[in-house]
Order: sequence, then C-alpha cells, then structure tokens
Amino acid sequence: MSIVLQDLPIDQQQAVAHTRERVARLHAELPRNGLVVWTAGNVSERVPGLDLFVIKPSGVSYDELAADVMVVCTLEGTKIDDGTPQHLSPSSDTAAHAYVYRHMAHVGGVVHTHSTYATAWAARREPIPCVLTMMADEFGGDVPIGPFALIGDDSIGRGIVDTLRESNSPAVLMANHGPFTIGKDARAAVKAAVMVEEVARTIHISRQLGEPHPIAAADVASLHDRYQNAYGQPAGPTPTGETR
Ligand SMILES: O=C(CO)[C@@H](O)[C@H](O)COP(=O)(O)O
Repeated sequence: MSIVLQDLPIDQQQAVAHTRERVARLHAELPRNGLVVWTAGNVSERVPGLDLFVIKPSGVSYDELAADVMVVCTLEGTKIDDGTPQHLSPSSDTAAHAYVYRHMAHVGGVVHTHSTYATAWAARREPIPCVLTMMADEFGGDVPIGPFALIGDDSIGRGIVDTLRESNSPAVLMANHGPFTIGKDARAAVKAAVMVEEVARTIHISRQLGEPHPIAAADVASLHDRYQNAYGQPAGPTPTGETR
C-alpha cells in the first residue's frame, strides 16, 4: 500500500518538506556551474531518519523546479502519495539513486550529470588520474570508471555501488554515460559533481601540454586526510541554512 505523506507524523512531514526545499534549491547549482544542458542532470537527498528520498521530476526545466514538485520516493524508488500530481514521474535515474541509498547507508545525497569533460573521460573509459592536489583533497585518488549499463533497472546503481565501494572517490564515471556522485548529503554530492568536472577539464588541458606527473600515494593520502578532516569551517549551519 502506498505511503501517504499527509498521513505521516508532523515531524516526519516537516523532515520531508525541509529535504524538498534543499533538493529544489541545489538543482540550481547544476546550470549555475555549467554541469548540465537542458534537463540532463538530477539531484536527490535521503530524508533524515526515514526510508524515503527526494528527487527531481523527470524532464522538468531547472527554472520550474520548486519544493512542491520534488518527488518523494521509497528506497525502492517508488513514488509515494506525496501531494504532487499522480502523473508527475520522478527522474529517469530514480532506480540508480534508490539502489545507492539501499546499499550505501552512509550516503545521504546522489547527483548525476552529463558534464562535458567528465563525460568525455567516461566515453574513453579511462579513470581520471590523481595528478592534482585538488583531486587528492576531494577524491583521495583517481576518479574511477564504472561499467557500461543501460538505464531502466538496477544495472547503473549496481555499477555505481560496486565501483565506489573499491574507491575513496565520491565520483564515478559510468562508461559511455557520465558522472554520478555521492555525499553525506545532497550539497556534498553537488560539490563532488562540480569538482569532478573541474579536474576532468584541467587534466584534459594538462595532457594537451604533455604527460602530467602523478602524486605519490602517501602524499595523496595525507592531502585527502587533511582536506576531509581539517579544511574549511567547523560542522554546522552555513549562512544559507545548509549543513556543513
Ligand atoms: O541520462 C539520462 C537519460 O538517458 C538522464 O540522466 C537525463 O539526462 C536526466 O533525466 P531526468 O532526471 O530529467 O529524468
């Protein structure tokens, strides 16, 4: 039987509402950072404390994305009775996002784009080598390639999970498709999507000039540890109400 949002306890309804607001707001970061054309990207976030997540409706323009059209799904990827029109379908990548949430309990946010340089690396099925301190900081090593998988079932999600379980990276380039990123929340996953496109572009340019030099594994580990545990401001609310 379908879950009815309005029948949930008020505190759970409020948790869903806050997640919808965040996910709607974070979608604007995709065009703002040049990561998408048209509607070719999506963001989702797990609802804290509930076996639900929020994702954008499929094919809806980013300037039409508001909290009240964000679709609420179970971790199986099934839309609940969330107050949106019954015909409003969740993202075509919902199954992939749902698979990640079911199999990676620490993941609170998932993003998918077709950003140009990262997708170009995906087309070549070559991992992005860790030759920049920024890569060591954010990815803790190379950005891996995931298997080629067709949309429509758990294949993409399984490829994401199987690849990321073997890596420090919060980003995976699914072969011939494009980047999927994860994070503790949607904001962290959006950041990883921005950063993977940046390093894909920089290393592509570097390769036009010659062969980039790798960073020693011990230095990669040291840089990653510092950045993940000491960089920036202490955990807590950001000026815009996000959570660091
Ligand atoms: O790769 C694909 C479709 O092949 C998707 O990632 C779309 O590009 C975005 O789909 P929606 O989230 O709008 O359904």
